[in-house]
Amino acid sequence: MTSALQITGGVPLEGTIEVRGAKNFVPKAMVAALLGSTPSVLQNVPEIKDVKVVTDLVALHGVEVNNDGQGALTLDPSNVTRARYADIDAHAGDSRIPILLCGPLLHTLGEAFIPDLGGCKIGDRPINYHLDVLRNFGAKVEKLESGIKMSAPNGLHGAKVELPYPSVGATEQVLLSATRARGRTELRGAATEPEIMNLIAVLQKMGAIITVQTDRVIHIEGVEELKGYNHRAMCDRIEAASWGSAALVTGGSIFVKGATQSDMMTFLNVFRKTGGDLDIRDDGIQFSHPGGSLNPLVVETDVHPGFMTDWQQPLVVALTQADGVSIVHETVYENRFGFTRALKGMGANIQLHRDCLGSTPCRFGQSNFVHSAIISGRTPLKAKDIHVPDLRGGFSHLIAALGAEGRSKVTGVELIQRGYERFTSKLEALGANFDVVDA
Ligand SMILES: CC(=O)N[C@H]1[C@@H](OP(=O)(O)OP(=O)(O)OC[C@H]2O[C@@H](n3ccc(=O)[nH]c3=O)[C@H](O)[C@@H]2O)O[C@H](CO)[C@@H](O)[C@@H]1O
Ligand SMILES: C=C(OP(=O)(O)O)C(=O)O
Repeated sequence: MTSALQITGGVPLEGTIEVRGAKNFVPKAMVAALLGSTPSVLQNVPEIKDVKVVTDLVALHGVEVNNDGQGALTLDPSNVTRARYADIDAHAGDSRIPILLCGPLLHTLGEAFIPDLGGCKIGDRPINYHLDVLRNFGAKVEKLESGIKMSAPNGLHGAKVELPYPSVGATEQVLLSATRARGRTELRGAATEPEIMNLIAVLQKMGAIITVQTDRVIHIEGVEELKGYNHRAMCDRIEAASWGSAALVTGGSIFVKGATQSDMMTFLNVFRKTGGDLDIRDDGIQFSHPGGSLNPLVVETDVHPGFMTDWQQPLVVALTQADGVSIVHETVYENRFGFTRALKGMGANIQLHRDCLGSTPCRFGQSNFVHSAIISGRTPLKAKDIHVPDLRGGFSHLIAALGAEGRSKVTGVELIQRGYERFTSKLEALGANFDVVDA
């Protein structure tokens, strides 16, 4: 879709929508299927761009992927026979997933080639931890102009690894590389996000032996062979929270079918503290604006079990509608407030700061990054033409336009399809007033 949305704001979003498998889990489970000797079945798979990109990527390497059109993917890795260099660039798309193919491809083929990575432009996003991890396991890493070439003619072996920061991707890199490596791996400083625990569950179903300790330490005993898995993907807790914030911004009430309390506890606490109403049920969560005013908040993003950085942008829009001064300290990415420029243009009062405006000084305080925000509310939002900068920033612009007085044109909306399944159908179901127009 190269189109734009023309949104007339001011209509409270009301109704029910369903959220399926998580963007930040499904592609990784698809990569894990490469480690198996038999086909895997992944259920609850959403129709989003990142799934399409990874489908093309694994298919390029010989995995036969069958989508039943109802959310079940079968991935058969029995014909993965050679590393691909040509064409792979075109298949990398906007996603950062290609770097996670390294371990499985090195195990299966002894070599791998990784093109330049995509993903949201929210900081530098280096891959030094990934490369150090792979080198630790015995991979030879060669940087070329077109990407990174890796080889491990004698296979990968277990290693002791300590991450300088609990990186989600680097933890997944260790898991996907160590499960079939020779010997034992000890990972210190691991990330423990629910998406990672779900990946560990998939690997355990495949035959891996992984022990998670309480202090960010994970032990993996390498096994020679893994089989395929059958798994239902966890619900996308970022999408669910985004719709929760949309209910606050528009003064509406949204039942998010599939939303899972245990994965969203930190968000639910923050939602309630700002004055939102919750009805937490077995089959989903109702997020409502109770009427009256919202409370300002002090929020610090952090690794799990902290407040997710990917929840931050839609929440900031909601905080523009709270009565008083809110502070948001972003400690995961150094450059994740770019989206606030458009909000200011819509009337929001947001000041950005280089200091750590939170209880915990973070890595970015000394290095001069703009990574804290003071939001003074309540400020009515007025319509504006906006271009989507990245996935979560884009969704936050969308809900700002939905909460604003007047008509906004939002361009670049195809980026939102990276992580929000059929979002225009969902907006329609919630009663939003918009038209799809030419960009
Ligand atoms: C596809 C996917 O799952 N994306 C999620 C994943 O991204 P991703 O796995 O890329 O994020 P990381 O957890 O790795 O990044 C966290 C921090 O570590 C730094 N870092 C990371 C790797 C590295 O080699 N060197 C390095 O310095 C990053 O720049 C960042 O400051 O986790 C992030 C943090 O929850 C989420 O915002 C992303 O939505
Ligand atoms: C930053 C995100 O994703 P990615 O790592 O895929 O760019 C996100 O989902 O908000």
